Amino acid sequence: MLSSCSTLGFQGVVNHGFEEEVSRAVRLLEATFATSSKAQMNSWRKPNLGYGPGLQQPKQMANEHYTTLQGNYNACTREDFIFVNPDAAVRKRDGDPYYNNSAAQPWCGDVENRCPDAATEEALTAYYRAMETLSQRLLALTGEALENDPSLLSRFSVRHTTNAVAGFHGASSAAAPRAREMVSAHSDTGLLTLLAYGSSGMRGLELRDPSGSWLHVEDGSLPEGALLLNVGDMLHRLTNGRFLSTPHRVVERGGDREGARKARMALIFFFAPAYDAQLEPVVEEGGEAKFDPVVAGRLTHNYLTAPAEQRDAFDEFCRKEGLLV
Ligand SMILES: O=C(O)CCC(=O)C(=O)O
Ligand SMILES: [Fe+2]
Repeated sequence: MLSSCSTLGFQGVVNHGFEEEVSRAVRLLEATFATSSKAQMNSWRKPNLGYGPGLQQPKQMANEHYTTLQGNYNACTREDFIFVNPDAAVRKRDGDPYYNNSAAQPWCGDVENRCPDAATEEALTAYYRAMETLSQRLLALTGEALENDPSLLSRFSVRHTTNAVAGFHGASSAAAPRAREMVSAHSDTGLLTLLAYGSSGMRGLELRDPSGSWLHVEDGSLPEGALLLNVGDMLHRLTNGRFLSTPHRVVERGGDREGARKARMALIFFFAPAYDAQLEPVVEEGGEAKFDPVVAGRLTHNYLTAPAEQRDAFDEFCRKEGLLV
């Protein structure tokens, strides 16, 4: 883990024990995208305000130039289905102040999941819990790798604000004449990201290695059932730059021989801490901090795409609480 996260920032996760939960969620979502009308998809859509942009239509991202450490998402031509922590809605209804804080709109404004049917909701809940457990284990491994202390980073999984996103690029019968960017170069904003792919695999994903060249990921790069892990900006900061938050993008490089492009789906777990968690780098012995402390919420997708008044309210909350921004 130490070597792959500090040289490329991407690695496969094999034998994680959640193969069933992952493949069930992937199969159901892939079928949903393939068989549902746009009107149906929109009925399960989360509003633009609240939990992320929801189903993105081409050009919808035009005003969303939001920056990550390594790029931005100014192009993202996929449809998304977003699923949030199933506990959040329950806790919010029960009056938990963390979820009812008016400064927490970008994360907790809309925490009710909307699913196509009960089977999908059940599968996504199982998938979410599985990835939550796996992320916590990976965080413990990171603590062990850094300071021989599995609990070093465990506080960052408390009341986390993880979005699980199914990103779907529809099939096309026309051959793409030249390379077409489907998700522009960016790094992920959270701690770590776990990706599972649908039946078309991970082809199209490209990673920029530290020498600056783009590596094209081919199908078959990972064993059956493996997940792809990539380090996000927050873990990059927390490890004082030791773990790399590597720029990556999705590019279509022409269809197959007949010119058709198959649909492509990635099911992505963007593991991110509580909005009010303070991130401070763990500095190696004899080293110097390369990053200032910052409140986690400021770096998340939810904050970066929220309306200005919501961002102001959160910044004001941070000032009052003495959180660093
Ligand atoms: O679809 C993929 O392979 C990667 C998508 C991605 O990088 C992202 O959504 O952050
Ligand atoms: Fe990404």
